[in-house]
Amino acid sequence: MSSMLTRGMEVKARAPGKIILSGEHAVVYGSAAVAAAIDLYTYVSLTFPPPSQSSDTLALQLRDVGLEFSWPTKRIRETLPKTIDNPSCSPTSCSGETMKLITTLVEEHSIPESKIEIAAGVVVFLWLYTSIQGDKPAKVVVSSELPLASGLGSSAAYCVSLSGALLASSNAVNLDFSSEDWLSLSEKEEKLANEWAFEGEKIIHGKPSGIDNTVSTMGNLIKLESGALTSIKSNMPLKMLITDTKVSRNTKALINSVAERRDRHPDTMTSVFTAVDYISNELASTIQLSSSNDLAVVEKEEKVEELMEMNQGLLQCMGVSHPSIETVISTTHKYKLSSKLTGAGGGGCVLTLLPALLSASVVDAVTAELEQRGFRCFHAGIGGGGLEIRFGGRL
Ligand SMILES: Nc1ncnc2c1ncn2[C@@H]1O[C@H](COP(=O)(O)OP(=O)(O)O)[C@@H](O)[C@H]1O
Ligand SMILES: C[C@@](O)(CCOP(=O)(O)O)CC(=O)O
Ligand SMILES: [Mg+2]
Repeated sequence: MSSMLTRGMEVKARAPGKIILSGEHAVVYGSAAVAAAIDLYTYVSLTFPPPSQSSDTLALQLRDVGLEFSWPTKRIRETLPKTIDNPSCSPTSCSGETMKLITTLVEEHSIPESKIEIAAGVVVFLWLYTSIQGDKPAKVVVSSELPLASGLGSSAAYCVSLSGALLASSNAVNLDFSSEDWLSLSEKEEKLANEWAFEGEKIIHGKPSGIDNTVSTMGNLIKLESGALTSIKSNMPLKMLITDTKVSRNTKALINSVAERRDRHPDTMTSVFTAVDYISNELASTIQLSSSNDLAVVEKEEKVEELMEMNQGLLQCMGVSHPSIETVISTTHKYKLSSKLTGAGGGGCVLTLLPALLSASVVDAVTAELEQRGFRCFHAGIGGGGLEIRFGGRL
């Protein structure tokens, strides 16, 4: 394997979004949650200028929101001398003091009020970039197939793909630069990218559980409980209809609202989180492929449906449902289908299990009714790959 990335060569990273089948919010307090990667990705392209092009800027283009940023490397050096003097591949948390300094760099650009939540993503970029690459001039372009701020883990896919591209262009990752395929990282390299991404998620979410960045890095189907990870092998079809209510929400605000409710009712909320823990564990063992799990697919689906409904009831109890989510649930219920919110709730996306034997005409009818109500429905492949890297041609 070659070990030097040539200047002017493009490094691409892609990381998937996710659905949470059970356990969102409760997982922040140590309950189990089950999540799967979906085949919708965020892409990051990173290029260091070739020696023939003298450049002294770090440029970031966020295509999904139509925003571009650039900073003279001199400005970065004078603002963040401590960070850029010690670029390192070992994950560290952004201190309050550094966060303030980075915020001054972000505030040098005007972000329209309607897109102000993107500022957290720009802070993440500057933190990850300067920590791993120092003040090298470069151009970074981000684009995503995921709806942003909708519960499908766009923040994690953003943090994971950025970490992946930054590490792949450092000495921390050993990949074959001459290959034109999408390449997976070793277990150790994945762990490093996941840990950096978690530091990014902390900036966006405040108090993330780590499930989103972990499933985005590793792909497949996982259970996370008190930080402990179990990989789930399933042979169930697990087809989901994803309905985007198009009601935008902010994960950090929803995590804070659950924390406040927990402060007001500590014992009651602890019981709710414990109930979610049982639901996630039961769901994990229902879908898990094992010799002791010999239920027919139809029986497994009925169990999953009931567990999804119970989880939704408890999410409502945590205060993170929304009238738009309730409308999707009652609409799908008319077709005898079970649904639950996915991600932080408060709007965003809803999952509806589509049993293997469900006729296409029912899927078409429920989709048409949801879309007629103004929602957007789509399907996504579940349980696919995680973070991958690809090297592009020279400029
Ligand atoms: N493709 C992207 N471009 C820019 N910022 C992004 C992108 N994807 C995610 N983000 C950042 O993540 C935030 C959304 O995260 P969050 O509220 O956790 O929603 P979710 O993770 O469910 O999509 C955005 O406001 C932005 O700061
Ligand atoms: C609410 C939570 O469980 C999931 C948040 O997912 P999303 O950002 O809404 O896609 C938070 C977390 O686990 O970190
Ligand atoms: Mg998020």
